[in-house]
Amino acid sequence: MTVPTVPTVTLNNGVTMPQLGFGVFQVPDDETAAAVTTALQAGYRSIDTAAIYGNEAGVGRAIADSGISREELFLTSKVWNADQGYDATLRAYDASLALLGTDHLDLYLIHWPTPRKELFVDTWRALEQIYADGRVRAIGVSNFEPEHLRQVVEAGSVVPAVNQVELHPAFQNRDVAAADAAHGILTEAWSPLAQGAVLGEAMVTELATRHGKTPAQVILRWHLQQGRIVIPKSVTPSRIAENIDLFDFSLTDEELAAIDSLENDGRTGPHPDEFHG
Ligand SMILES: NC(=O)C1=CN([C@@H]2O[C@H](COP(=O)(O)OP(=O)(O)OC[C@H]3O[C@@H](n4cnc5c(N)ncnc54)[C@H](OP(=O)(O)O)[C@@H]3O)[C@@H](O)[C@H]2O)C=CC1
Ligand SMILES: O=C(O)C(=O)[C@@H](O)[C@H](O)C(=O)CO
Repeated sequence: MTVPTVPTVTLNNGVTMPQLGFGVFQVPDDETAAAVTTALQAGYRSIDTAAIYGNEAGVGRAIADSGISREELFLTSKVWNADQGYDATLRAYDASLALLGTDHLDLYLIHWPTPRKELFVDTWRALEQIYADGRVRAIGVSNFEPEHLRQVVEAGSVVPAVNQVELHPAFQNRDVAAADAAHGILTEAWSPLAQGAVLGEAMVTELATRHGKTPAQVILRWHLQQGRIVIPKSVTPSRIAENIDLFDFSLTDEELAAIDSLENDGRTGPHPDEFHG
C-alpha cells in the first residue's frame, strides 16, 4: 500500500504543520492507541488531542510504540477551561506532556475563550512563556471569535499561529475565518465532516460519484483547496484510510462554490461567547 504524503502549511512563525491531521475527540482512552496506530500506519503524522478528551495517555502509547521519530510527528493539545489562568496553565501543560510522554508539543491551544472567566489573556501569557522557553513549537487558540482574537493580539507579544474552530459546509464561520486571515492566523476546521451530517447531501454524493471518491473525501478536499487545516476523526480503519486518500483528485471552482452553497448557519457546537463549561 502506498502511504500518502500530506502537504504542509507554514505557520506565522515559520513552523510547518501537516494540513491534514487525525482528531481523537470522543475516543475512549483505551481505544485511542489502536486508532492512532492505525492512523500513523495510514500516513497521518499530526494528531489533535486535548486534556479534556482524557486520551492523551492513549495517544502517547501509540506514539511510543510506533517507532516513528518524534521529529516526524506533529502533536497538538489544548488547555481546558478549568485550567485557565497563568499558573494553572503552566501546570496543565506539564501534565499534558507527561501523559503524552513527550518533552514538547508542536502546537498548544487555548481550548475555549470562556470570556466570562476573563482569564484568556492571562492564559495566553502562559502560552507565550512556554513558547519563549522553547518548550512548544507554536501556540494558538481554539473557538476564538474576532473580538477574542483582537484582545490577545493587542495584549500579547505573539500572534496565535492557529485558530481551531467549528467549520464545515453547513457552518463556514466566515467572519472568524476572515479575522484569522487578517491577523495572519491559519484556520483549522474542527468537525470538518460535521460529524457525518453533510455526507448524505445529494449534491455531495453526486460530486463523489463524478470523481470516483466518497462524500467524506469530497468534503475534506473542499477544505484543503481553501487552505484550511483539517483534523477528521474516525475509529473505523477503512474511514481512517479513506480520509487521507485525498491527493489524486481536485474539485473545480464551480464544484467548490456548489459546496459553499450548503451554508445554513448549521453550527453544531456551542457559541464561544456562551460556552462556560
Ligand atoms: N477545539 C474544539 O473545540 C473541537 C475540536 N475538535 C477536534 O476536531 C476533530 C474532528 O471533529 P469531530 O467532532 O470528531 O467530527 P468529524 O467531522 O471529524 O466527524 C467524525 C464523525 O464522522 C464519522 N466519519 C469519519 N470519517 C468518515 C467517513 N469517511 N465516512 C463516514 N463517516 C465518517 C466518524 O465515525 P467513526 O469514528 O465511527 O468512523 C465520526 O462519527 C475532533 O476529533 C477533535 O480532535 C472537535 C470538536 C471541538
Ligand atoms: O471536542 C472539543 O474539543 C470540545 O471542546 C467540545 O466538543 C466540548 O468538549 C463540548 O463537548 C461542547 O459541548
